[in-house]
Amino acid sequence: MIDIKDLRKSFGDNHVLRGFNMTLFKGENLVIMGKSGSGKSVMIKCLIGLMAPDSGSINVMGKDVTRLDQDSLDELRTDVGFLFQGSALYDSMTVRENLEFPLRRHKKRFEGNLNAEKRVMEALGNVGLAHAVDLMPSELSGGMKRRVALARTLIMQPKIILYDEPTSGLDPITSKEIIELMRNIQRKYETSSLIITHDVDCARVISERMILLVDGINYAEGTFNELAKAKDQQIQAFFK
Ligand SMILES: Nc1ncnc2c1ncn2[C@@H]1O[C@H](COP(=O)(O)OP(=O)(O)OP(=O)(O)O)[C@@H](O)[C@H]1O
Repeated sequence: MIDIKDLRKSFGDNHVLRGFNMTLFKGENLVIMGKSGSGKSVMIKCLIGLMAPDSGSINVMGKDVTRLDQDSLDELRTDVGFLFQGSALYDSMTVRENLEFPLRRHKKRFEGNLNAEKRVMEALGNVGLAHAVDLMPSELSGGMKRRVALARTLIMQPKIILYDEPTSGLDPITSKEIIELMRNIQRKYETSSLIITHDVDCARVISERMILLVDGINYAEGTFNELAKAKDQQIQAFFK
């Protein structure tokens, strides 16, 4: 689904990505862990064409992101859903309106079969929040907001979902619920997921494979158990 080769990006003397490689296979949950400032956001921005890398190739579902024009990039982005750290709901819109917004914006994708109400209710049902359809974001808890944001991502039926710190700021029980939802969604829709997280519990539960980003490269790769057992100190630091 995604293939990144020898990705390099510097800002002056700050060499953030120094030859990063990554492959995301169809239907898998790949977790990327890296310290704060290690370049995770820069990598994601390059991946979705918001930032141009200095060199390297980024292939998303057969298309070279670094060579696409704006229209082709927009089209590709409808296949890629994001769940950002803050839930980023529109505060002045109800839950229903928040979900309808991306649908109407990309209605071409549904080829005359928009059926907004049905899609909104199905997406909310998937996250267990059908009853909250007429609430305002201010009336939702942090965990509920995160779930609505997930529903808003799902409603576009993306083939890939990028999660940026999906459990940050949530208590352990709510985090578990969100992780469980991510797993269910992955099973039901067979989406491929790239998950950026500092949360070791999240990584343990959700990852089929992990990449540790250190000094701008994929320093180590493997399953959670393989990496957690490694003797290398830089790897150990992630699991303390
Ligand atoms: N537009 C920019 N101009 C200059 N430097 C930048 C820019 N964007 C990022 N950087 C630098 O790139 C490095 C990596 O930043 P990035 O935001 O990717 O880190 P991160 O791994 O996502 O961190 P965190 O986990 O804290 O979100 C930092 O040193 C940052 O200062």
